[in-house]
Amino acid sequence: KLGIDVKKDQDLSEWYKQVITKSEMIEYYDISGCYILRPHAYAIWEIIQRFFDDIIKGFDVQNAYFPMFVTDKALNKEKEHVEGFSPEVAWVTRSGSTDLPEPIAVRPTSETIMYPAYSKWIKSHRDLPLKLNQWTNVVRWEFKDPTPFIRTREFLWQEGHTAHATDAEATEFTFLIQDQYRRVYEELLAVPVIKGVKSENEKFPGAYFSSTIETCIPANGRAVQAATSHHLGQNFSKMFDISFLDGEKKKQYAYQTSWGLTTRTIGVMILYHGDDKGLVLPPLVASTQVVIVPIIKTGADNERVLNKAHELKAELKKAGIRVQVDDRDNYTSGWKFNHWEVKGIPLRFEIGQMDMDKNQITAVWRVNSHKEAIPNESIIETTKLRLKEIQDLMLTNSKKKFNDKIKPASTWAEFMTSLNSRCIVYTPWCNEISCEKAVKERSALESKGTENESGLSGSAKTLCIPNEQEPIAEGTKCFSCGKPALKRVYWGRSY
Ligand SMILES: O=C1CCCN[C@@H]1CCCn1cnc2ccccc2c1=O
Repeated sequence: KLGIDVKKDQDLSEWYKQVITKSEMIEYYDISGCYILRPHAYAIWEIIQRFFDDIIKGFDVQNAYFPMFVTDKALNKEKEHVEGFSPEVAWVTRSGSTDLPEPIAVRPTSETIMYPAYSKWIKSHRDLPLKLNQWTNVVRWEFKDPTPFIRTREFLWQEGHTAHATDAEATEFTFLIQDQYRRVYEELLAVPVIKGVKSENEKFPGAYFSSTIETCIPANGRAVQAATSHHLGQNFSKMFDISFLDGEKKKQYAYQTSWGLTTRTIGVMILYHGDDKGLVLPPLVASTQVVIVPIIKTGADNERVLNKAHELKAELKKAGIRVQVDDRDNYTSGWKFNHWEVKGIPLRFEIGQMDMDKNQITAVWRVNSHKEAIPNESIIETTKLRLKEIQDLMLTNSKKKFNDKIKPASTWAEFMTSLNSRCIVYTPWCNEISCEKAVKERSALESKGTENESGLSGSAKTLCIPNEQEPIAEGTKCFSCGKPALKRVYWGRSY
């Protein structure tokens, strides 16, 4: 059956599985946690890549390519950082029937692959800043339930790694990238995010601080880290001797950043916008923005309708709009309408006899089924306008959904009530690691209403300390431990 036969608000994981397969985005694969990205999905990744790659090239970042394999010795050079992750590292132990003398790891991230070369290349302050990026796949053999796009054992990403002469320059670049990640989500994917920094407990151990963008899936209130941009301080430069002689010939260690955005972007977009009929694609990331369906009637003058359809396609294509005509004669119009709705195409243009006579097309918006006639003579500028209106409407709708899932809390009771109503919670907080650990444990114990989430945990953790901090009135207490509140922070149950 072509349509989605489960409601999004009844069984989200079944709905998601049907949407990603029936829209021809994902094909399943016989290795758990690995999925085939079909053209309908890969086209979205390519649009995201082009958008972000253009941006970072504007900041003089250059793309390169480093090996995907790393020795055990090299990988464990950053021992204290990797130890938490080592169960996820995949190893090559033999080729053919011959064991390798030493096991070789498949890259889970590339700091330990890139930074020995950085050390060779950076000698003088004139070699700085060094700004490299690579578009690759990475492998992390996670054991939690896999979810296509959201949590997979292999995923595609970009990882940027820069080295700077000063702390200030690295800090500025860290937040510059964080804001470009916000743009990918808000401008391209019509998904709102919160910019912030990770708590000491949640940050990447190798980082001096980790900036992040966070959102939540309105359909189940689960928080999701959307991208991350770390200021590494001199942690890695001291470990890998990435040093340079400054203007006074004094040895200095570089200040570094590293930042990543993955194919999780696609999963977040699907979960935000999809509805009971299937995918709903934001026009800017839609591989096809307009599908023209000529209404063929047996015995009618179909030739005229088909010619008009192809004529309009050529005009729209020339205007830079991604358009196709579905003139297949082995499917009914009704079947085609359903098919392109499941695939989430933003605009459907129907052309029938009546439309021909009135020199118009009938447009249907995927996001809200709005229907309207568009005169052929204004088809180009009207289509561009409609695509922009749909993009803006989708972000507006998403912001409302997101804001409805954010609840303030100043006491433990309020916190748990909101958490158990599947929201993320905004609280005054003491900013202490021990307090966060206590909240994690206590919230897991008291979690209810989330047990039916497939493989998702009940414990709450901090998502981020938002960059924009409202003043905290004198005497305000941490919602959990009662100590003086120093920061406001978002909590949630995450993927
Ligand atoms: O986030 C990013 C952005 C892109 C570049 N890398 C940083 C930090 C990655 C942290 N991380 C994450 N999973 C891992 C898994 C296995 C081994 C090491 C790691 C590891 O270091």
